[in-house]
Amino acid sequence: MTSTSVAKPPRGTGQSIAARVEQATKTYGSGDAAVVALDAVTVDFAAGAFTAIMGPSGSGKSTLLHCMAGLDTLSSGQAFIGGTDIASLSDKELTLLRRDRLGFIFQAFNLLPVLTARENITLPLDLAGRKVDGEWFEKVIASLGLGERLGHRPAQLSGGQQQRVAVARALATKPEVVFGDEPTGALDSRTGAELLGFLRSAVDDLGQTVVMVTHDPVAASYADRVVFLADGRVVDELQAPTRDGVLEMMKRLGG
Ligand SMILES: Nc1ncnc2c1ncn2[C@@H]1O[C@H](COP(=O)(O)OP(=O)(O)OP(=O)(O)O)[C@@H](O)[C@H]1O
Repeated sequence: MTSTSVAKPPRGTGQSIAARVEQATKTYGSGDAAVVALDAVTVDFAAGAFTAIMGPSGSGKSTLLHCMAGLDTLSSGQAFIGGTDIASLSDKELTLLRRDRLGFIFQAFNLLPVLTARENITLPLDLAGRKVDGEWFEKVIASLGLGERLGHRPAQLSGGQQQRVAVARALATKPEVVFGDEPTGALDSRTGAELLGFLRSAVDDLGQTVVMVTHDPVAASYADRVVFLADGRVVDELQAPTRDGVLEMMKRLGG
């Protein structure tokens, strides 16, 4: 075998696959009213990388995320988390997969008002009857700058701090994949930038895997890779995206 010199691969290449869909199709409704939200999509998401999913409104971004995260089911095709085909799981197993192996950050943070920040963060572990990994917890808290706030309830925290608690909760179980659906959608630009910085350092410093749907080219530029959808298909992708590169692509796609 001869060795050839190759350019340094982009982050995530050559690493294991954290999530993957194969020929994923999702149809809503039937007959004349049927909408094909995903049309035979095959795409994978590398472990230890930050990937953004973009595309015009209605292109299937949320559907892809939800089907991959076991929050919705495909009409045909397969969705894998690591080596697990999620269609092979019972409802109970799917609930456990979501709780134990995935993290979620959505627009609404869904913190429980009666619990302190610390209790909100460890809730997924407590529900699973799992011990908190002290070292990991400290790392997450330190990287999010939440040390001083752990005893506060959500109402005693600013919007940005609540968002950070939601990120810490998503990371608490050291999930295989953190899924975000427009996680910065409800934030002002400074708080949004902060959140994206935290997701970036969750990948760089903590080795986490993030897959995020966003409309925002600036948000996408924090990712290692952007996957573009249009009409339920993957139509392009960018490695090491810049805001301008993403804008250019969005223009071409009519989004
Ligand atoms: N529950 C549903 N019932 C019927 N049609 C749906 C449903 N959810 C989504 N759709 C349709 O599927 C298509 C893809 O929707 P999806 O929400 O995945 O797009 P999106 O790219 O996330 O859009 P946006 O950027 O506007 O959030 C759209 O045409 C949408 O109207």
